[in-house]
Amino acid sequence: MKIAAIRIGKVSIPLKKPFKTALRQVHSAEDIIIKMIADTGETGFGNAPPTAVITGDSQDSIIAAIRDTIGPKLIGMDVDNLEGIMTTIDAAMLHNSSAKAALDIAVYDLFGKRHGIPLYKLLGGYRQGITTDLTISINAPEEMVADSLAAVAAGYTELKLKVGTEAALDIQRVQAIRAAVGQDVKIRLDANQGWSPKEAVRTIRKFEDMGLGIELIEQPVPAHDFAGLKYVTDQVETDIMADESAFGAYEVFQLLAMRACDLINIKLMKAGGLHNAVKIAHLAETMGIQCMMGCMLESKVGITAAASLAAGKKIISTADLDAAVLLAEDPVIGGVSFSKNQLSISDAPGLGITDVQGWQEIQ
Ligand SMILES: C[C@H](N)C(=O)N[C@H](CCC(=O)O)C(=O)O
Ligand SMILES: [Mg+2]
Repeated sequence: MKIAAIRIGKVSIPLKKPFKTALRQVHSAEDIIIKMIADTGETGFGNAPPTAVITGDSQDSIIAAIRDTIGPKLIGMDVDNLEGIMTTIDAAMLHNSSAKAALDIAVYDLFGKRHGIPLYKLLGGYRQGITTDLTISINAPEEMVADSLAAVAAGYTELKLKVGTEAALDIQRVQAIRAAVGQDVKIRLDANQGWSPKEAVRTIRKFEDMGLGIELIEQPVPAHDFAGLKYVTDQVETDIMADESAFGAYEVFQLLAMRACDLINIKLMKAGGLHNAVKIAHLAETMGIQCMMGCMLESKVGITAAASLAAGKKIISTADLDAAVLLAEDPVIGGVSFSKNQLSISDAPGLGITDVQGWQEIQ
């Protein structure tokens, strides 16, 4: 099976409510979807959401990287030569991790289809069901309380609260939500780089003193500040997770060597796809560091690929794979299915995706 063509398109999907973090606010999910066509007529699906504030990748840069630079190098390559394809993708250009992820996911999808094997089995086959948290956007405390109560009523047992705009208000937010949802709901926080290292230590110690029962805190400080992240990790009891700092395998290697964090958030769009995300999982496993499988605001194409990896690897013990349920519509036919906070992966070959509706092709 050889790669014959790569078609690029986009989908724009409205959100149920605006998605707000310390880094950005958006009203819709914009996703670049590729269809990788094999000479057998089979299609592999991949995606790349433009999350410029985190990955540096815009819609235009993703399209140009796939269409003009990386994609042409893959035409004619044999899908069975996974290693050759992955090294070609990596060597084609620096950075552009989202474009690389889209191509990598589509190649894995084709590989799974060619061999009649679902991706989660190809990637380790450890489990078939995953529990995801639900993300609560950063808003006034009362609105976050209402959103958290609605999430719990809908069956979510793990909430990921966005914080990081103003430490004093963050304390009010978390205190109000803990009081409202009770002690049985897991609460994790994501500051999306919003605090300075000292502000983070002061704030997290307050959470601890108040007995708010925070499971973990994601990316308290700016992504580049590895020393600041280590300072926070060393100064508090609560587990600290690297997200934006843990970009690719090399950055994760550095963080682990420094012992700068307790946990790693793996995202396909940071790692550049499954091939490199597997390396991150193995690095973390070697150092005894548990991982979360995370996502950007993206369609179910990427969520299915990420869920397949999370299902494959024992070391990926938590999941923040809620993007597809934050969308008002699901244009993806097939792939992972959701029931409350449970994701189930099908035994269909590859991603198990057969089409993406509303896909507008880009010439
Ligand atoms: C959607 C997911 N739950 C999430 O919160 N991801 C963010 C970044 C996503 C974005 O801004 O599109 C994160 O973990 O930082
Ligand atoms: Mg995060």
